[in-house]
Amino acid sequence: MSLDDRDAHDIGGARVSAFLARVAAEPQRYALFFDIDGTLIEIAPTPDAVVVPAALPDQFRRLARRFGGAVAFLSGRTLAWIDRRFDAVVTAVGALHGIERRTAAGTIERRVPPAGLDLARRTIDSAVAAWPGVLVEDKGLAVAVHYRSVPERGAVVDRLIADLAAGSDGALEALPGKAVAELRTAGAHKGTALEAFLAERPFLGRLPVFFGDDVTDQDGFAAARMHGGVAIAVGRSAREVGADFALPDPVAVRAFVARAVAPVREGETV
Ligand SMILES: O=P(O)(O)OC[C@H]1O[C@H](O[C@H]2O[C@H](CO)[C@@H](O)[C@H](O)[C@H]2O)[C@H](O)[C@@H](O)[C@@H]1O
Ligand SMILES: [Mg+2]
Repeated sequence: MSLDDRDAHDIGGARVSAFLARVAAEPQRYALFFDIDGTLIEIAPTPDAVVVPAALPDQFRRLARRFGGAVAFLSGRTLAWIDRRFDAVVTAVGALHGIERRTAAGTIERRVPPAGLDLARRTIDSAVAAWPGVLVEDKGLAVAVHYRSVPERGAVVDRLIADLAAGSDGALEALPGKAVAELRTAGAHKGTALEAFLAERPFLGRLPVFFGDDVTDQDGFAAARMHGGVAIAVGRSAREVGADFALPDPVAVRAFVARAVAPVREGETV
């Protein structure tokens, strides 16, 4: 696809529909990458309150089979959480924003937790004890501090996480997301995970298409585009996050998934 074919301002318009119809019709040509929260499933008040629609795991099982295994999740969630909620139907997963990765062959790669992570975790716990409504999600190699129910705490949470990252000699990184600030082991992101998949079968030689909703997906968008692929923003303008196209919401992404598991006839749109 040339840049001229892209319309960075077109949310859910004819061009993205035509492009997705092409993707669905050519499963041997494309590799599909999906963010989870805000992309495949709707944002909920707390991390555990999300609903994975009952049909989705089976659709992903069929999608992965139809695309020859070249389907991956790229998420901030842990591998264990993703397997639990999606019945482990997708083998290729870049979890924790890329610092935990399971290849399509099933090999798991994880960064070593830096020495300072435990102390940072304790600092977070004692600070948050004084901030009712702020929620700590401990993910092992990363700690997410959520302030969705107390947005007025956002600035202090962001500052705490930024300070801990700044004092870690590069071992830890701050990653702001949707009503959350994460402190995570440095060394990888969604872009490096996407590239690692593209260097391996069955992703090798395919054009990547990455669906994501957040600024934390921008590294993945950039990597997909650098490899001749396409980035699709969900629920925000494509221009805002460096994507090519935009879809309005997870419903539209799930509609693509449902359609892509069934062959698309020529001239149809998704
Ligand atoms: O990369 P993703 O798959 O999009 O995961 C990003 C983070 O998603 C979760 O937090 C977000 O979703 C929650 C549930 O809807 C919401 O309550 C929270 O405000 C959002 O930030 C998850 O809890 C994090 O661990 C992920 O990193
Ligand atoms: Mg997301």
